[in-house]
Amino acid sequence: MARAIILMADSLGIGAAPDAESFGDVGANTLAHLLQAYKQETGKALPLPNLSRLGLLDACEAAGKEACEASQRQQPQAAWGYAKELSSGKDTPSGHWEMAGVPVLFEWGYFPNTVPCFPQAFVDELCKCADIEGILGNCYASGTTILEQLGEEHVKTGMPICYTSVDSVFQIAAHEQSFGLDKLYQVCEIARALLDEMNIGRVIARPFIGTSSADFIRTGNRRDYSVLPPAPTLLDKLAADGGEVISVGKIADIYAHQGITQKHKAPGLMNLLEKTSELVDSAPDHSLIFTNLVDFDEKFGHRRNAVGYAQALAEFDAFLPTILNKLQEGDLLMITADHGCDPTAPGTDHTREYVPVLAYTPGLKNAPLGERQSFADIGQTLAQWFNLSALEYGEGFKASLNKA
Ligand SMILES: O=P(O)(O)O[C@H]1O[C@H](CO)[C@@H](O)[C@H]1O
Ligand SMILES: [Mn+2]
Ligand SMILES: [Mn+2]
Repeated sequence: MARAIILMADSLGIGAAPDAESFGDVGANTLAHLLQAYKQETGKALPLPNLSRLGLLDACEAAGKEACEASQRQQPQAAWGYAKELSSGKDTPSGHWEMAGVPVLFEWGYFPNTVPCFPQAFVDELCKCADIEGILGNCYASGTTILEQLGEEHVKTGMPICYTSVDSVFQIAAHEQSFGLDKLYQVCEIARALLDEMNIGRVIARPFIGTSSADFIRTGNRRDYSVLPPAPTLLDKLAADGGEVISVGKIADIYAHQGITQKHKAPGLMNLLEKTSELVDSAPDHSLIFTNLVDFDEKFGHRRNAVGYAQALAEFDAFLPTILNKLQEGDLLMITADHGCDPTAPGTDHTREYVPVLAYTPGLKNAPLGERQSFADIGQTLAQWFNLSALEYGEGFKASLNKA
């Protein structure tokens, strides 16, 4: 019996990567800084008994060289380490694909940080094909700020709000009722096809509801349109080997639906965790349950809400025993992240950081994994766990998972 569960804590970086300077991210440390902010705001240390037992705090202190103060801290009883990223970007697909053995070694297409930022010929073609009169935005923006600024004009004119960031993304925000969700998805599909030649990693639908700029709010109907990973990933290999690859949350979208055999969506952190836990009950032998916990990134990291991030992390921690107590011989739980998004850093973008590599199988004792040279070590270890042929990238650490 071999099963694995990946809990991908989206944006939970644990210290500036060696190449952080070239990303403008010197000193970034998502986890250490949210712990500090929480302590400062509440006067108390954040309780993280379960994540500390899985080695998260030790990994962060080793990677980020900053003390991590949390209450109810435990000694690690798991394999724990930290990994740097080989991929050229600090975006979500790069992090996810690399972890599955396919680092992004080419440069994505990016839009210039100018106003307007999108090429006029592309905008003209998009408007013609999608039958819209024009677009609003056409700039770098935070997705919530731009709703406050342009949401009402969008509802009045019917022109979608298009914006980007330092990531290779083309994001389209539109009102679910006045513009219509189906129409938004259609416009995204048209944009996706037009942006392939510019090598833009993702088009993202950002539907929202509400009556005025005072109460516009994004809904859970976000959809990501990714380009295909450049090579088969661990997911493709496991699916081809007859395994079950179970996507929870936006995993399927991030891998462009490649190598996925089951898809489950659920709104919000706790529902995603509940769904994951349910699947642990029913997933057969030779299956991977892969869950993306997007709230950390979308609701707290990009919003620069350090205390909210900390509270969500404590909720995650408190839920973990529900999953841990179900694990049986042959089950491997991994916790990691795809990039950082330090809520105390300037701007609203991701930060280039080490990510945690935590692994637990019943009976495992303290097993330090040290610094890993690529996120692909995770995929390689899973390839070993599932007895698949080796991936092209990554150094597996299955040997460290033997019970001490
Ligand atoms: O500000 P919002 O719309 O959340 O956008 C963020 O979400 C995108 C995808 O993760 C990032 O590139 C960043 O721009
Ligand atoms: Mn991400
Ligand atoms: Mn993000």
